[in-house]
Amino acid sequence: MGAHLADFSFQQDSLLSSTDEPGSPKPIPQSSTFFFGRDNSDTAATLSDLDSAISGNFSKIVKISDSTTSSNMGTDARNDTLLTSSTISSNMPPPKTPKRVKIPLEKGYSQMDWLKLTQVRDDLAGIKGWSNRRPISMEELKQHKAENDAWTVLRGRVYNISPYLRFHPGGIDMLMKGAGKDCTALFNKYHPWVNAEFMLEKCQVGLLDVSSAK
Ligand code: HEM
Repeated sequence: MGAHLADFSFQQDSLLSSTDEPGSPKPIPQSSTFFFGRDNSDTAATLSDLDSAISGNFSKIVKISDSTTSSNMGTDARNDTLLTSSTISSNMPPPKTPKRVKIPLEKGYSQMDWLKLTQVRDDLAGIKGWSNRRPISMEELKQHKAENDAWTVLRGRVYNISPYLRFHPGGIDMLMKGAGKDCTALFNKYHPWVNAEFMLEKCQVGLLDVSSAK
């Protein structure tokens, strides 16, 4: 059972809207619903249920019945879950997402550990009280490509990904491909269903200055 915990993606379904300025990136979804991996992606837990999940008590994890929520997941993720050897026929087209390679994470670096860390550490972004909506140019972004100081852009937001590197289920090297760059295309190629806006919320250092990205 514990193995599934290292295996989950985050997905949220309601939107923050009024505080966002025009032209700013997509609002951060606010509700706290979690989908646990592709093995059991029909299960979800609220934030308050996570402690139970962490301590091995899964009885509180609820089954999602809202079809609109489920349809927010990438189709391929759903297919990954639903296809079994008995349902796969040789006439079916090959999956659209790349082959999934998961790197074994070190002890203490599961996605649940990451979630706990984001709840106890205030400044994972390392912005020391600066606004996390500061405009950041491509030039500035490019300066941050070292493992101990890695920034990336995802959907218009700039994140310090250094604290997350060892927690990334795809491995440090894969995540570092996005360092100093906009990783939105790569991110969408591998796992469009992952709710990075939620996972990396505490790592946001600013917003990409789009005029500098041209
Ligand atoms: C920038 C923020 C990113 C976050 C928060 C993130 C998060 C995640 C999560 C939660 C998973 C597990 C997915 C699952 O089990 O369904 C995962 C897997 C993976 N990620 Fe990322 N990722 C990020 C960026 C990237 C980038 C830029 C790449 C590629 C260059 C990448 C490549 C992968 C791969 C290959 C896997 C494992 C295979 C898979 O689950 O499909 N990720 N990532």
